[in-house]
Amino acid sequence: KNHRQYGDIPAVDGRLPIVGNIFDLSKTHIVLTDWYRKYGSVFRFNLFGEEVVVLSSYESVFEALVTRGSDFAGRPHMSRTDYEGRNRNSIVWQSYTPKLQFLRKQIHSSLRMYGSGLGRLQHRCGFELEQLLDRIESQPDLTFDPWSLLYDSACNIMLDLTIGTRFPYEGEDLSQLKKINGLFNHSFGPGVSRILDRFPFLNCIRDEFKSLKTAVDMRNSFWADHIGNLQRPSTQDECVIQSLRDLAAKSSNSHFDISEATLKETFTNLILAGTDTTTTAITCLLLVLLHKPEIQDRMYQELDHVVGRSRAPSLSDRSSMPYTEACLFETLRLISHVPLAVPHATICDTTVLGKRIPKDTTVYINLWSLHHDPEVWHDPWEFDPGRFLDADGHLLPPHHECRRRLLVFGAGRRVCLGESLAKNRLFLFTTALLQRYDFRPASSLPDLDPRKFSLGIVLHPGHFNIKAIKRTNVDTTISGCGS
Ligand code: HEM
Repeated sequence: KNHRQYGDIPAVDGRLPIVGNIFDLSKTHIVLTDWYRKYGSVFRFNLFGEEVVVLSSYESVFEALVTRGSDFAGRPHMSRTDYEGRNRNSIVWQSYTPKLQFLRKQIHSSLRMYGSGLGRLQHRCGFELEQLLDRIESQPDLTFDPWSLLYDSACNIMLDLTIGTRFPYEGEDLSQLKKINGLFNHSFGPGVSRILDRFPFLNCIRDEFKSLKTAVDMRNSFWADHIGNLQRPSTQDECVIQSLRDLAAKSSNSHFDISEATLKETFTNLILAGTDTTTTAITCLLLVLLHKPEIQDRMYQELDHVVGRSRAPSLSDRSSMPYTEACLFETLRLISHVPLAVPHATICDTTVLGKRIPKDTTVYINLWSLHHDPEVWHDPWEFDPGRFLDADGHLLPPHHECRRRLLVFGAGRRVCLGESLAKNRLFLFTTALLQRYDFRPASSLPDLDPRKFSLGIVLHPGHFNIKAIKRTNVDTTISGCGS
């Protein structure tokens, strides 16, 4: 049957009954990239009896996500996302339904990452960065685990945007959210946990399912304790959950069924997708700077020249700081820390590069192979911001081949909802930290090679400690950024 339906698409050899192709699922992105070299840009493998199609070249990914956008905009059916109706309520796991399109549009407009909304973001980041810098000052010997501190700051910004509140660093609330994040990441990576979707009867013995259940229970308690009845005064800035509540109350929207479960799932998606990804990207940039102090020096030079020491960096500096922007792009390319995006599914019979793909097929978008293809990226495992700069040191324009091929946020109908937010926050956090500190390793460092990072939904380099040394002559009255 598979051969009849998928006959156009090369199949990976060596499949066994029931389990399909056996490989190291904790390295799915690396194995799929090896297969790309052998089987080409569109191939299929069998995972516990299900045919999964993998798209690995820019041409195939662009055609699927952009040219045939809606055909590939679904999400596969997974028993893990059925749990507690998440597939009907979540942004990330819902298929391409009218409700999903409505939610995406509303969230996009509440986040307001344009015009005056950017001023609002800058103000929020400014406040949180002031707190972060104070917190760094209070660490013994200015030594700290960057991921952990950055996580709290990035999470507070997401909480503010989503529910209009933040939590103190000292309390239990932020560590609760960190735990929930870890549990979801463990249960939703593209690796071994996929077995649960095919063989749900294993749920009672697999610890990934236990993690999922605990994560959902903890999230529900967190919601009940902090958010369920949270009422915001109308004078404060708009936040996503409140504006969805307002829309849900309108009878014209009743058919979208924006229930409490939808609000809970939306909250979870935004907090988790919006915190871990950004925190890990900044942590990895710091890791780059520790491994390559010469890059840190060049970033200082640009920062000192454009911003100086007497005012905080602001979003309007972005266009005058091409080297910093190039370093951010290059970090995102090198680490490609959402290596297989989120699994897509076809919502109708369709084709890619002339090969037929039936409706309801799970499709993996291999962003990892896209960003490390040696034919496109010379020396792909080297950190080289120069890839994104022209001979005069200007940032390459967005339509340049290199920029177009950088798809770390995906593309098309399911493109990341936080792309603009993430890029702005990366800039503000990085420049605020570098304006104040010189960073040195304070423990043995993880390898900079992202092939050694561990895979969940997001790749992680592993924890390390960093020592911040105050840059001389920095005016210590500078607060946060742009506030
Ligand atoms: C460096 C930071 C980030 C990276 C690399 C990243 C990357 C991605 C990728 C690759 C996807 C999957 C796209 C696909 O399915 O094809 C995604 C989806 C998503 N991201 Fe991000 N993301 C980042 C930050 C954020 C932030 C700050 C938010 C907060 C608003 C966010 C919210 C989401 C949501 C809600 C989705 C699901 C969209 C959907 O299914 O329709 N992300 N992201």
